[in-house]
Amino acid sequence: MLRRLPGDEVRGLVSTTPDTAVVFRPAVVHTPAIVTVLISLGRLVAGLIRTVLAHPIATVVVAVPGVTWTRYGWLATVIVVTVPGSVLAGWAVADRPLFDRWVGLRLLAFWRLIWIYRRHWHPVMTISGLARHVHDRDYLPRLVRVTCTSWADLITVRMLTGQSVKDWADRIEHLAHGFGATSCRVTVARAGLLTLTFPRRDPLAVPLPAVPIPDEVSVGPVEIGRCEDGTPWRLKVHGTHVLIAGATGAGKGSVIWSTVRGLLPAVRAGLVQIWALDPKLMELSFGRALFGGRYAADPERCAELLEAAVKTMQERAGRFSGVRRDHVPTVEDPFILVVVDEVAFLTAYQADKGLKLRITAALATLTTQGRAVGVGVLAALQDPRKDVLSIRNLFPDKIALRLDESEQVDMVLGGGARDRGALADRISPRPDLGAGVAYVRLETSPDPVRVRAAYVSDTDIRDMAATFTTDALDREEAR
Ligand SMILES: Nc1ncnc2c1ncn2[C@@H]1O[C@H](COP(=O)(O)OP(=O)(O)OP(=O)(O)O)[C@@H](O)[C@H]1O
Repeated sequence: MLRRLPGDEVRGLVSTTPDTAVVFRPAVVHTPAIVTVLISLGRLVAGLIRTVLAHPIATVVVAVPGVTWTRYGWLATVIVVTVPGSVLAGWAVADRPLFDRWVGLRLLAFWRLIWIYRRHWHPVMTISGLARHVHDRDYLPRLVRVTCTSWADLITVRMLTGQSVKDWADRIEHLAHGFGATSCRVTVARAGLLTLTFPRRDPLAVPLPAVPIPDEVSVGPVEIGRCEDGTPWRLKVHGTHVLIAGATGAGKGSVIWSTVRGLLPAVRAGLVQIWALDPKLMELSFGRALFGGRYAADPERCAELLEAAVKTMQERAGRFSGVRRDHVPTVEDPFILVVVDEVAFLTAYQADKGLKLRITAALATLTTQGRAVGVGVLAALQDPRKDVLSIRNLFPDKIALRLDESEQVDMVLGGGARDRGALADRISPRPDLGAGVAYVRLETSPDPVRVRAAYVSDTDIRDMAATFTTDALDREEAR
C-alpha cells in the first residue's frame, strides 16, 4: 500500500523525474520478533489442542507408549503395546462385525482421513475448481469428518459460502478420480454440509438368490433385493405405480418376479390379484399359473385386460366416492397389480393405431386414477424416451437398471439424478456383475440409492407356480 507518512515525504520519495507522478515507497511496519514468535507458538498450541480433541483415541495410542518409554523403559512399553494389541486381535477374531463397528472402521477412517483425504484435499479441491482464490487468499471447502462403513467412505464437507450442491454434483468425476475411488455420490447432510460417498468396494457385485417367500400376508412394501448399504430393498407397489427401465438383459425380469414372489402370500389370501400383460411372450408366460387366468399376450387381449382393469377401477371409484379416500385390500376389493413387460410393444411399437390408442388411454387412466382405489401398474420398458412412452411421468416411482446412454438416466429418475451419482449407464453389462443392479429414488429421499434385485431363476418360478397351483387346487377342494 502506498501511504504518505507525516514528515517522511522526502525520505519516501523514490522518483524525482519532473514529468512523472510522484511515487512514494510503501510504508513498512516492522513487527518485533517476539510478537511473531508468540503468534506462531499460539497457532502451534491451538493446532495441537484441536488435533487432540479431534482424535482422542489416536492421541492416546501415540502418547501412552511414548510416556511409558520415557518413564519406565522399553520392557514396560512392550507390555503396554502387546497386551491391548492381543486383546483387540482376539476380539477381532471372535466377533468381527462388533470389532469393526467399534474399532476397525474407526481406525480405518482415521487412516484414510490422514493418508487419502487430508493429503489430497488441497490439490483435488484446487484442480477440480471447488476451491477459490480471492484477494491473494485460498479458500478451501472444509473437510469436516471421515467415517467408514463396510463398503464406502463417507466424507462430510462444509461447502464454501455461496457454493451450491450442483457445483459439487458437476464434479463427481474429478472427486472420484482425485481420491482414487471408482465413483462419488453427493447428498445433502444439512444446510451448507454435504456428504460425499466414495465406495471402496462394490457390495452388490455378487448376484443375490431369490428372497424367500415371506410368511406373513402383506401387500408391501415387498422385499425384492438389497440396497448398497446392506439393508433390504423394499419396493412399494400398493398405492403407487412403478416404471422399470433397463436395456436388454439389464434384469427387468428379476424386479418383476421378485415383486410377484413377495406378494404370493397375499395372492393366496385373496388380498392381491396380479394381472399380467406379456406382449413379448417370454417373461411372464413362464409363471402363467400364478395369474389365475388374468394373463394376456396378444395386443388385442392386452387391451381388453387393461380396459377390464379400468372398469373395475371406475366401479370401485363409484362405490368409494365420499366413503373413503384410501384403499384397504380385502377379499372383496383386492389390490390389483397390473404387470406389463415391455410396455413399448403395446404403445410405441404397436402398428394397429386403434389398439395403440386404446392401450395408451387405458394405461393413462389407470396411472392417473388407480392408486387410491387399489389398482397399481408395474411396467417395464427398454427405451425410456418420451416418444416411446408418453405417459412415463405418470409413474411416481421409477427404477433405472442398466441404461445405454447417460441422458436416459435423468429421463427415468428425474433431472439431476445422474449428477448426484445415479450412474445407471455405467452399470456393468456382464450379467453376473450388473444384471439386476439399479438406481432408485426412494420415497424417503431425493438422493438416488443403488440397489440390486434378487435373481428369481426359472426353477424358482416353476416352484412358485407349482406351489401356488397346488394351494389353489387345495382351496377348490376344500370348498
Ligand atoms: N438380479 C439378477 N442377478 C443376477 N443375474 C441376473 C439378474 N437378473 C437377470 N440376471 C441375468 O441376466 C439375464 C437377463 O435378464 P432378464 O432377461 O431379466 O433381462 P431383461 O432386462 O428382462 O432383458 P430383456 O429386455 O431382453 O427381456 C438373465 O438370463 C440372468 O442370467
